[in-house]
Amino acid sequence: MRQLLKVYFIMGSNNCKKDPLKVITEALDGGITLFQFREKGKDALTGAKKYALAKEIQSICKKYNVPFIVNDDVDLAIALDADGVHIGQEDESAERVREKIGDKILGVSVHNLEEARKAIAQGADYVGVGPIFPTKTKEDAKEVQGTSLILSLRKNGIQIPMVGIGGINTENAREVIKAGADGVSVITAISLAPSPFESAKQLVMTVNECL
Ligand SMILES: Nc1nc(C(F)(F)F)ncc1COP(=O)(O)OP(=O)(O)O
Ligand SMILES: [Mg+2]
Repeated sequence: MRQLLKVYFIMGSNNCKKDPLKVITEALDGGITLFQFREKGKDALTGAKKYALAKEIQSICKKYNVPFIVNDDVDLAIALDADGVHIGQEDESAERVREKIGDKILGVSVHNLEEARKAIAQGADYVGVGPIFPTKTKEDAKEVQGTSLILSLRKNGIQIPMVGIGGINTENAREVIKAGADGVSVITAISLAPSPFESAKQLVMTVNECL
């Protein structure tokens, strides 16, 4: 799991200006290690269109042997036989989701030590910690906390695979890893980059230099 979290690209059709299939193919060519389908927010697709896009992206990820994770939508993940699900504190409980998905990958967003301990107790395979830096992508993001939470979770003996999220790019990725995260997750650093391929490649090199 730690290896998979190194460069975790998250995207939905409304996070990119170019064709989403082109963006994900470039990101995969650049070496991303994990992908999350997060079709959410303004202009996000729904229903059959959302399912069709997810299925297309899933088949591209399969070609690169990169696991395909679905954000929030557990039923979609099961319908697609996705590799896993990511849920937040406002979504279905990790316990319930674990029952539904069996041994697929289960990721949980956490914002403090108590949420981290609960996620572990309920069978999470990894936790997402953030927002580390300011982000415009998630309108309802919680307050920015820098790398302090990663540091304090590790100091409190939280060993579970951990990925930082929120405003991360090639410039600030190093400090996220140095704080103790196993990887970085990004949306616009790749999805809105002039070259998603180059951005992904740079991020992979940067993270690998620190690990
Ligand atoms: N989607 C996410 N992925 C990660 C990951 F660990 F995968 F990097 N961490 C955190 C989030 C945020 O999850 P959540 O709090 O439910 O909000 P939203 O559903 O709007 O994304
Ligand atoms: Mg969510």
